[in-house]
Amino acid sequence: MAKFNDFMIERAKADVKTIVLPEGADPRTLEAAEIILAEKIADLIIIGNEADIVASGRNLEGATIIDNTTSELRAELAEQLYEIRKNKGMTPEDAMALMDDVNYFGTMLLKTRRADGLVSGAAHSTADVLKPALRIIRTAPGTKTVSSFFMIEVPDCPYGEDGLFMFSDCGVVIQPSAEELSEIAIAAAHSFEDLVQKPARVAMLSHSTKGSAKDADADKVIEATRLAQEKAPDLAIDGELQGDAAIVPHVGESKAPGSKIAGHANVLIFPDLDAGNIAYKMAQRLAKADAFGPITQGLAMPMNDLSRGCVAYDIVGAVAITSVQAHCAGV
Ligand SMILES: CC(C)(COP(=O)(O)OP(=O)(O)OC[C@H]1O[C@@H](n2cnc3c(N)ncnc32)[C@H](O)[C@@H]1OP(=O)(O)O)[C@@H](O)C(=O)NCCC(=O)NCCS
Ligand SMILES: CC(=O)OP(=O)(O)O
Repeated sequence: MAKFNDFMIERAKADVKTIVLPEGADPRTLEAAEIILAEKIADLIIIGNEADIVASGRNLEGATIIDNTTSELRAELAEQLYEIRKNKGMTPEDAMALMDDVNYFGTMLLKTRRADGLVSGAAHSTADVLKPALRIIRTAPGTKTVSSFFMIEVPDCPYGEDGLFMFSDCGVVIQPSAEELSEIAIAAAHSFEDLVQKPARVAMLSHSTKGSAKDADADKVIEATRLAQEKAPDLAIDGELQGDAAIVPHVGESKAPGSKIAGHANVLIFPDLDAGNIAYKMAQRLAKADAFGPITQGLAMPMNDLSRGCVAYDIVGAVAITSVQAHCAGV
């Protein structure tokens, strides 16, 4: 298979979507935008001060640049934001003030269908990006829990899908219940199959393999596995498995004999956000893996975060994935 990012770019180009980049003030965003436009990966709406963006020297021909502080859309978007959030106590003045926030302004462009997806977070925290997403875009029909994943591509690695893994949740749900963990596992399996177009093999990770440890944390993963298998019997999900038992064939055979997933997992579900976030950063920094994300799953429209440690290449990847998510969701 082509490198994951190349595959996403190829798929994004086949159905070009319009993506909002709220961080026009961030040099990595503009570097990525130049590549995205040159390679025709997506049409872009970049939010920021036009003079500053032009002064960056980047060739952004074809992009729509909107300054949220002066845009004629402010009143209309603020009015619609007020309508969406008034039952939560938002006033018209609050809504207008939020138009100064590039993430709220960008989210309203998405909500009003001026774009198909949004990528932000190079210069904002996850909460700054996800709060407008959760408050305005809301969950997809039938979804209770919004969560996230990283696509992790480890060089020279025989495990997973030829070195490609999905890690979930690394970005949103801090301490999931067993019920939430089962939803994260099912959502991740569907996300993997949508993006990678190969069957997902999902491991519910723990410090225990098939009863080797007995404590409440292991019990949570055992219960989450049971719930996920019950809710989605068509998916290949097993647990609880330690990291080595999940991905290394001979360790899987020895620790979890008979499991079809042990030793062969390509989707790794972490028991909580500490585990998921730390694991992805270690894979990225120590194993020199490419790490694209955090990509959200469960929102009604694709709106994705970045790590503040990202480089332009990561933003290009996130935009391509966002476009493919929009394509898969029929946005
Ligand atoms: C994502 C996060 C910011 C949401 O925070 P929050 O305080 O629950 O946000 P809000 O209260 O503004 O939530 C907005 C709405 O979304 C809902 N919501 C919150 N999290 C949700 C989730 N995971 N799935 C579905 N809905 C969710 C809330 O119930 C609320 O609903 P309402 O508007 O009907 O009242 C928070 O969970 C968080 O900080 N997560 C960790 C982020 C992080 O630091 N990650 C590490 C780096 S990637
Ligand atoms: C995903 C993530 O950890 O984001 P950040 O590095 O910005 O906190």
